Amino acid sequence: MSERHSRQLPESVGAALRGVSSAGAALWTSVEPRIRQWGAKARTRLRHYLDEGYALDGEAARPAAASITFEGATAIFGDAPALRDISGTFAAGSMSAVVGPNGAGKSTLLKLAAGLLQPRAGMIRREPADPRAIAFLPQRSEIDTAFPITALDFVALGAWRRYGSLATPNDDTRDSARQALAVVGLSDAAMRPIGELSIGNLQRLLFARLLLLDTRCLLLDEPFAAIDQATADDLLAVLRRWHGEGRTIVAVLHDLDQAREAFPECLVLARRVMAWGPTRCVLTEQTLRDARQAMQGN
Ligand SMILES: Nc1ncnc2c1ncn2[C@@H]1O[C@H](COP(=O)(O)OP(=O)(O)OP(=O)(O)O)[C@@H](O)[C@H]1O
Repeated sequence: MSERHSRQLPESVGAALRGVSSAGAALWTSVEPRIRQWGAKARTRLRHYLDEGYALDGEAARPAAASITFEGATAIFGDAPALRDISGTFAAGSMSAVVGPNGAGKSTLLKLAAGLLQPRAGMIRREPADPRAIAFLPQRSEIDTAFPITALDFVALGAWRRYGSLATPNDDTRDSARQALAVVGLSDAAMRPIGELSIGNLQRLLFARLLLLDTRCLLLDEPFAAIDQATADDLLAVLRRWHGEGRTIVAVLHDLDQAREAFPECLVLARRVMAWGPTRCVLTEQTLRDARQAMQGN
């Protein structure tokens, strides 16, 4: 939780409760110290994580960074090509934004990169080839929040590769899941069903699960869509930390200012590559105009 958020949230909740009735005001007086304490605790944990990281399983030696190379990759749904002849590399340790108009093929590209979709033509090379080096965060709309599972178990499931798909998470995994929830400011939601979480908290939860996966490459589909600014700031700080650790980050973004500010590399898509390289060079008005025109021509 960011400093701004933990300051503003109690104030707005307090104002709302005080405005309802004298009972609301009394309720606020009794809970305010705890809410402020939670906010301060979450803020401290996030700061600690951003400064120091935290050890999972005794901080095993880190494997080499991961790269993903597209070589003339094409994706087709039915008869309609979603992506044509994509070539280029997300270099090991790079932090890239993927941008483009609606329907430009951004999610499809991420699924190809993750190996969730096979190209109809061309190929995709992952280095290392081990699929466990890559974590994929889908769009929230693809997550079944009606599934009856607590936030803690949802995060612990992120580590299934370590304990096996047929086993249940052990105490160590659950402890790691608790730490990950604390890092993203969700300790107090651990036992709540995921369907009860707000959009911002659901996104924090997904990041907590990524913390447990602990992979060298993270592919994120619109990680900041429709969440409040404070949550976006916190989660972007976590991404920057991962980048600083040498992990490869690829995120589909709609906020171009955010891409310019925080992502050194950028791929502009319009069912094909319009530009791919340093963000300051490729994310220009001209490229974006070309991308919109290319989509109209499709
Ligand atoms: N499973 C699917 N079946 C059929 N068509 C699909 C499927 N997934 C994507 N498409 C089509 O492929 C094209 C690219 O879709 P994609 O979701 O990759 O674009 P996008 O750039 O991520 O879009 P948005 O910004 O709107 O999320 C679209 O025309 C879409 O309708």
